[in-house]
Amino acid sequence: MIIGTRGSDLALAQATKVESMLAEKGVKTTRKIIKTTGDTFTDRPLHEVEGVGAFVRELDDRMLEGEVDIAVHSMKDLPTLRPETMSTSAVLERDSPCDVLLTTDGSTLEELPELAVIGTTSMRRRAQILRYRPDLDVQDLRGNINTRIRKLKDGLYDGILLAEAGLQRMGWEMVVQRLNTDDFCPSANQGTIAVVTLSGSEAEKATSMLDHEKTRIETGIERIVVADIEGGCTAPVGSFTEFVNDEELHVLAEVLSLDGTMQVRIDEIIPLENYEEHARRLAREMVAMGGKELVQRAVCQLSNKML
Ligand SMILES: NCc1[nH]cc(CCC(=O)O)c1CC(=O)O
Repeated sequence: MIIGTRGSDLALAQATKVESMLAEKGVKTTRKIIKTTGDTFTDRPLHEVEGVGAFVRELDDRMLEGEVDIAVHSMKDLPTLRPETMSTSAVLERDSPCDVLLTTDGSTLEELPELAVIGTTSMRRRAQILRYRPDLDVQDLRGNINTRIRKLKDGLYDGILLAEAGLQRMGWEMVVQRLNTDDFCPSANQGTIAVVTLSGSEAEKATSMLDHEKTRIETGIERIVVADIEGGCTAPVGSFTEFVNDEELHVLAEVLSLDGTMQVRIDEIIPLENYEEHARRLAREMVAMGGKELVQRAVCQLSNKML
């Protein structure tokens, strides 16, 4: 079976992980690297790259054309709406869902001086760090993980924000500050690898052995809760769910204004029983509290270059 993947180091590390998990189950695979729109326009801020799911669409197309059997994605990059003939055949057990702060001199978020320059392209990370430290200077930081770390080392920033899972998958052991999920609610599905196949295919059957049920439930809730307000993984929207015991889940979700001064937030323990119903109710509450308007305003502000 052919595994399709993007060519970035992070994508290759994720594909390698799935390849070795499949090899353990006796499934032989070969690899094919696919260039995507999201990889082509690395000089432009992510929100300017056309449409949501730029990293995913080309791989979907190659699969629909029969060129690849299995695609491996960071699940947080998978758009809410998926082609009907395609299946998320496996959700792997989640790695760290947290964001981390990397600084040039090892300062923590609390120790950074006023007006320290923080790099991130994510509207969510911008809003959350400004909520915590309104005096910081947040600047755009585009590029894959390697580029972003190089720009930090080049002295263009005092600190940058990244997903811890990305660093772990690259095998880099760096001194970082892990940010708590309460103040820095992660993006829906952060830290999770998804395996995609055609529905009803042999590949679907083979890869479904890798599915981790608890992670599938957690990530499913994260998606439902923000489904009605979502604007992609770069919108100022966080959604994080985790089991607190075998029967209950902690659901946290929020939308922020770009400057972090306004927020719509839910924070609730729900039962595993009927979890989808609870998640849909919470999604309606997010909308009723004005979450949609907050996202739309942030997206408008950014595209008008009001920053
Ligand atoms: N949007 C890019 C992206 N997609 C997935 C990851 C990291 C791995 C993950 O969250 O699963 C990253 C990098 C980052 O956010 O720093």
